[in-house]
Amino acid sequence: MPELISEEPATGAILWRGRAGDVDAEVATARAGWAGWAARPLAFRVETLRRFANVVRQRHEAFADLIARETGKPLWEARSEVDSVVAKVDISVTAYADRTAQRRLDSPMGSRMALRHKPHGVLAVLGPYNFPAHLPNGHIVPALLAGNAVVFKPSEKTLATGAFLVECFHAAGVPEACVRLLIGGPAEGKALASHRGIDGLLFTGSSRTGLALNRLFADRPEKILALEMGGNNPIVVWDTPDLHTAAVLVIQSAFTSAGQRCTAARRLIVQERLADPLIEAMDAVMRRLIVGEPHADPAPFMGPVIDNETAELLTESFLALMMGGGRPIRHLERPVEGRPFLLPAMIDVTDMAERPDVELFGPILQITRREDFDDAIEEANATRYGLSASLVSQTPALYDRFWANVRAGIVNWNRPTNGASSKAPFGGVGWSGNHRPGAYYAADYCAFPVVSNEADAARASIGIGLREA
Ligand SMILES: NC(=O)C1=CN([C@@H]2O[C@H](COP(=O)(O)OP(=O)(O)OC[C@H]3O[C@@H](n4cnc5c(N)ncnc54)[C@H](O)[C@@H]3O)[C@@H](O)[C@H]2O)C=CC1
Ligand SMILES: O=C(O)CCC(=O)N[C@@H](CCC(=O)O)C(=O)O
Repeated sequence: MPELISEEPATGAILWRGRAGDVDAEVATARAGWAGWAARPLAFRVETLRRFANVVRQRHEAFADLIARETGKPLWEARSEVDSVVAKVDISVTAYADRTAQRRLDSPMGSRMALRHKPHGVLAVLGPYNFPAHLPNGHIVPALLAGNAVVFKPSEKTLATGAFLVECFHAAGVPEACVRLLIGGPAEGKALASHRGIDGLLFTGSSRTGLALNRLFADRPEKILALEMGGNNPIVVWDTPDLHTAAVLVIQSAFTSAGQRCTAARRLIVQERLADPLIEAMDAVMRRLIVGEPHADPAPFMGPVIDNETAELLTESFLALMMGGGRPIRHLERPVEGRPFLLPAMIDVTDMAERPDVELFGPILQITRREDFDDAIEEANATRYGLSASLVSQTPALYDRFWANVRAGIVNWNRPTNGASSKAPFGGVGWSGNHRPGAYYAADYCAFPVVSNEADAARASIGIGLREA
């Protein structure tokens, strides 16, 4: 088995090493553990998951420190990721009751009809590196709550965080057989996704991988597949009187987490008359943003991207935009030799004939100027993706038009594209998802509805169409 190594992006220090796991063995263990967990009353599973939240609370600082070191994100942001892991339990309990509660339905005299939900069985969870605890946890907690067992394969770039998360479930009393950690990379991910012993796959990651998984599941309609994928998200700035606030909203949208959020704004579409002053206001703030190590003092606004390879690919993508006619406003500089820190970059692509519709998962913002609001919406929709979209404007009627016409699963008004709430459904259209939104609606894909038609005694008669006896 090949060795896997997790490095700290900010320093290059080795954080974790281990061997790839055995897919067959993990699936078999989860299958053996599943029925016992599913048979437990819901109250028991709720109680156990509340204990999990308490374990994470107790280990909060160690967990945040690990996430910060393994992803490179600032410590303050890693702390808020751990807060989201804790909050997920109560939100999922509420969501489960709301979305999948047992219900009585109208039924003929003398009988009863009930709607109940059943778990699928063994669910595979594949996680991304940018939120290595919160996002897989957003599948795992609702899956366990509904009575499923889980085999979780974290991203190969954040294995230590994945292992820490699973250990918290076990420490809280979730049976070890019911949450399995599968160490591995894409090959193990593929083997898990193809495994006959799973009943479904809950995926968060890139659209490239998600599309491959969608093809893999094409002849397996009996298995549930939830895909949370990437975005090429627009933020439109129009008729706003406060350019400083607009600039901050755009910067938060584009550069929080070094642009490594699926909901990050990749494209700013700005009213022509506001473009120069807005860019100037952004530039003034961007010059002051601290890019640094996760634990640095003063705290950085953003850390490095995940690794050198990613930093190099982003640099190449920025150069390709320039070669294609983009006009750089702030270059994508690498301030620390040999480490993947990047300074946030902006490029005006208004005059580019062909703009590539790809997700550049890093701190690069592409700017387009538009005279007309309908053109701006058309530009916002000029993408195969459809995760998040924002409008910054003082005019309610413009937001009504934006909301009605923009193609995205999360639509925001005077709010950033990112920072979506776990209390709402979270998902996109097009290449961003397969209409199985997560967060509050994860309850829907973790259990399926079954109707129970019931009568205490068998009673039947044929009223029409019988010959005389
Ligand atoms: N819509 C959403 O909720 C979110 C989406 N993302 C997206 O995730 C991406 C960043 O995460 P990455 O880790 O780079 O994604 P990725 O797609 O490279 O990897 C995600 C997971 O899939 C596994 N994997 C990779 N190739 C596979 C294959 N062929 N078969 C099976 N498994 C495979 C990886 O090992 C990892 O565990 C971005 O595109 C981002 O937009 C990130 C967070 C949230
Ligand atoms: O999944 C949830 O509970 C809510 C969605 C969420 O946390 N979204 C975050 C991070 C997603 C990402 O970009 O990777 C956000 O919208 O910023």
